[in-house]
Amino acid sequence: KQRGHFLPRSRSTNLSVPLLPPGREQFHGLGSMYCRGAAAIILAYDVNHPQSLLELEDRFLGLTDTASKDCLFAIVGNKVDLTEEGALAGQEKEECSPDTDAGDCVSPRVPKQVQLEDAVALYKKILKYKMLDEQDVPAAEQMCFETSAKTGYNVDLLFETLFDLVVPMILQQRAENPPHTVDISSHKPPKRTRSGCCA
Ligand SMILES: Nc1nc2c(ncn2[C@@H]2O[C@H](COP(=O)(O)OP(=O)(O)OP(=O)(O)O)[C@@H](O)[C@H]2O)c(=O)[nH]1
Repeated sequence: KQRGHFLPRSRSTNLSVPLLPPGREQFHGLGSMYCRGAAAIILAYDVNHPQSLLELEDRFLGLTDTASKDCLFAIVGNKVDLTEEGALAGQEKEECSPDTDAGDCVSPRVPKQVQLEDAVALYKKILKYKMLDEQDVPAAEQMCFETSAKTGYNVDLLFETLFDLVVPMILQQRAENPPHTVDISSHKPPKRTRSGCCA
């Protein structure tokens, strides 16, 4: 199983959004292939594992070199439902107790190990790495999210934010550089001459 998660390439916009997780080493080589020409990349870490944030920088950032030059980056701290802070944000079901149905319980919550400010700091490092000016790109606070894939917390917000930013960019690029295509439906076959050669 390929552990990276990718939105399907949309036929109308030719948009793909690679979601790079702290996945297994064996799939590492595929990353740069999936990032080629990407308009937006989601770098996902686990809010309960600081190492997963560090790995985004150490192992995954280099894979984004093949992305488009004005590619957007979103940094996403997932599994927030497992944290105490997630509970304050109204996340998830009660912890397990002897009276709780097994299917209804979750692991005991723990304090969040990675803070949003750490993700903001990584976002700023990425801008430096890509030699982008902070004023030319969306603010770090807009592009760093905490989500729960399990409960859906902030997942719509993440994708809606990205699409709202990316789709106008793509439309503008198309208007500036219309694709070089040939309309074959209006093509007339060449007349045949007596000798059988084309005129
Ligand atoms: N509680 C919780 N579990 C999650 C969440 N997202 C994924 N998981 C679980 O985490 C495990 C790994 O999920 P994957 O989708 O394989 O993600 P991954 O990035 O490859 O995984 P790891 O790096 O191993 O965490 C699975 O058991 C998922 O069900 C989440 O938001 N909350």
